Amino acid sequence: MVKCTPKKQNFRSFGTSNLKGWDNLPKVSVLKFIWALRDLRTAMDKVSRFFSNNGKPFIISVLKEQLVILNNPSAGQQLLTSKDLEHGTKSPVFYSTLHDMLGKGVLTSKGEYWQMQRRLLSKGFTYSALKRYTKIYNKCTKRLVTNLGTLFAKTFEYQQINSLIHVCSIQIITETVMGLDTFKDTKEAELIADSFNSLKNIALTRVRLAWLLMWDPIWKLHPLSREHDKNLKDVDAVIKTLIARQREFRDENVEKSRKLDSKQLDDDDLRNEDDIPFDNMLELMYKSGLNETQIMSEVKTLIWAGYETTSAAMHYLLFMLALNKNHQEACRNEIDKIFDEPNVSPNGELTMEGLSEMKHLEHCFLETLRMFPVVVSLTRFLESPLKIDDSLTIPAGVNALLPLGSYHKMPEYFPSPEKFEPDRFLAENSAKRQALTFMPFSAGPRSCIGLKFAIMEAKTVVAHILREFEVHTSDKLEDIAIIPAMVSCPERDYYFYLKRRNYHPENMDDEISIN
Ligand code: HEM
Repeated sequence: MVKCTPKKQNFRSFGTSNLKGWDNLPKVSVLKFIWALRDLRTAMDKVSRFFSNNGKPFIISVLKEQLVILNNPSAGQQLLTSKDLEHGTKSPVFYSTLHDMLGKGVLTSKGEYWQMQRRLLSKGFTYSALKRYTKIYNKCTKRLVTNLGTLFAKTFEYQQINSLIHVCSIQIITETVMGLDTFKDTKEAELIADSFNSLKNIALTRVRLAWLLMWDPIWKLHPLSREHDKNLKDVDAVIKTLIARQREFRDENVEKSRKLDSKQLDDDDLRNEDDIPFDNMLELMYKSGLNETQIMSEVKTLIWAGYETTSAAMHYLLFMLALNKNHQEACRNEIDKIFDEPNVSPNGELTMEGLSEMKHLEHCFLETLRMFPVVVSLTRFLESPLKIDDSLTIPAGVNALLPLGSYHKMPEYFPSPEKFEPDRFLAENSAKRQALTFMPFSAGPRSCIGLKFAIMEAKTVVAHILREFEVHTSDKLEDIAIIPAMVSCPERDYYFYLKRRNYHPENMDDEISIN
């Protein structure tokens, strides 16, 4: 586990007299955590309870590494909103797997290189870009709805539908990022979906068998490691083919391509968002002058960061709506009005305007992310000291962990945190809450670049499902533990029954027994 941590003397540091409070922070044995993590079913709850004390940060020492837990949101806020690039470095210990997988992409890189890539990729997430993606969201979702309809036409039993949601999410991300149309490029699309699915399962096995995660030499000898490499190679091969295709297309359209020196990007470029016309993010990267290695890393990063998180969040959201029928009904009423308005949903296609009217569905989504933050914690490696307040400065050379999931469960910010209460996110209620206590997408300069993308995708998918079906589950919240993997997930997929709407609706509850 201990590797690639640069030497401390390389960092800008204060004299020890300025490291206020640091030496007095409580230290907690790592064994306590290893003990809590031995049963992954209960790990999330135990660790979360421990972190939720909202008190002074504390330190966990893991061999030579020091990990400071910023267990109150104000301390976390100091780190995330810092403009110092040396506070934005992702912790090498915790991100090494991602680094191996994605290379030097916007998620794993640091400093000025990260800043440059981030500015460039932001052009793929502007209002006008997102507006174009809505067509893709609708197209892929309609396919999902057809598949769900086929599945439940054949059975009256509860089914796991997560793999279908997963495929829809992969189709959306591969088409928006690479222009991979799953209708036309079926073979490539299937290869990508299968490879990413296997990578997800392998990652989960590594978390379950913690020793595969902690000791690299053992992992390299394990057969799963070879399977992992093979899947990555498959993904790389498809991306390379698409890059080559993009290059051909570009060569044929030279007059349209205006190469932009990414070093000259400035705020004006960001304001003038249509400066580089593009159909998908791969084309944007090409036109911006990224080389093939950079493109590989960024494409893989966007796909990896974009599909599993959103797919997991949609799975949780459907589950919460199935458990909370009053909110499902409220969302459906809202959605029906929007679908019935041809201006905002011409031909049953949800537009940006339509999606922005879905306030209750958005609040349900945010409340779901509060209860089930798919990214449960973040870590940073401090390359310069971080002042938390007048009584505490954290020295350089230390890893800092922000338990986002624990912030979301603090009753002083979220009363009755175990209850599903979407109205917490009504503007008037959010305004009363301390800033940055809710941050499923992180916050500050390194917050999620795909926040709006994810919200729009989830709303499109869930709105189409609610329009067509009533959603039921046979599972109970307390029966299924959440596994704190890189992207958290239930220990097994939830079971759902999707019933076509208007089919004897008055008898619905008699027909389906809901435990
Ligand atoms: C519900 C869905 C999502 C959640 C909860 C989520 C959450 C997060 C979080 C917590 C981070 C910070 C990670 C860190 O500091 O290590 C992050 C970063 C990132 N996310 Fe997301 N994300 C979601 C969807 C997406 C989507 C759809 C995309 C792209 C299409 C995306 C792309 C990224 C990228 C590129 C970063 C790195 C940003 C940087 O370091 O500058 N995410 N996301």
